Amino acid sequence: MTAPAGPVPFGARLAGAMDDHGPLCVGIDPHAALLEAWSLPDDATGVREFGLRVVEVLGGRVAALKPQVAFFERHGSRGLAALEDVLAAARAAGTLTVVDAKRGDIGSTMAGYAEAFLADGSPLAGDAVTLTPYLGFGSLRPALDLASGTGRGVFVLCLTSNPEGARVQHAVAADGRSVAASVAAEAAALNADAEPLGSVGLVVGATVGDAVRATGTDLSAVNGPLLAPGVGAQGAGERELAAVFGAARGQVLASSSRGVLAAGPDAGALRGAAAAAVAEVSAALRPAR
Ligand SMILES: O=c1ccn([C@@H]2O[C@H](COP(=O)(O)O)[C@@H](O)[C@H]2O)c(=O)[nH]1
Repeated sequence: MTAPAGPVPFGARLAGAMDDHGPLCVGIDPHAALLEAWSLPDDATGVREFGLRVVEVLGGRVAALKPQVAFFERHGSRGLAALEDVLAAARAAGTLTVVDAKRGDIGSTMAGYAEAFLADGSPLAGDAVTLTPYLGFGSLRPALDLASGTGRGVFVLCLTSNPEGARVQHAVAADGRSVAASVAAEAAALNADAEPLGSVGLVVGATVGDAVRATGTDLSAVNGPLLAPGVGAQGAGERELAAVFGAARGQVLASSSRGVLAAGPDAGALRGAAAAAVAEVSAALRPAR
């Protein structure tokens, strides 16, 4: 008798979603200014309505949605309840979610974060979560294990889109490797035999210019998805994506939040902005995987 098949891994599900919809993730970032522009109150009811509208308009049309936890957390327990509703709506729409929580802690506490964002049945679980490796990549083990067991994924910060990140991420350790290159090598080892794409992804900003080469970071070897924020409001576009990712461009899931959300609340305009962003990032990224 053959063993029952486990869950379909996140990497495979994401590869399918990018094939179907293009390599774009739209961020759900209910900034106070966007809430005002959408005529919504800056409270938990406002962020809930904002998130649900984005899911209603873009669900089933883009590869993934990425709620930014900070904008829900700032409204306390009601804000987190709003995030739960947004995640449930995306799940019902069949659209993958990346919960942008950027968690990282000592292993025993990391197990708690893993349960919150990656366990079956947790109301805050998405299909993947963003993690920070600066307490040591090994401290992420509880999240890596739970993600693997539940068919979910992680995106580990590698080269972030903000200029301040370089001071830490470009630093060279005693083994002669940059911090970013070490993080990428750890992800590559975990994704080694995955087909078509592993489930341990990295965050590499589309704004990082020459940093991939300068830090000796081998993105092509990662064999996992590369979440690329910085498209749109932070200034990156087609040219920057092609330049930053080169031969690894087929693994990239470009991410834009304000660049798309600013077109709302009109559903047609929001849909149009997302379609334009998909066209732009596809031109830069789709040639090969
Ligand atoms: O390096 C990083 C990691 C994460 N982010 C997040 O992405 C969005 C970007 O929003 P835009 O409005 O498209 O600028 C936001 O949630 C950040 O926390 C990032 O920008 N850079």
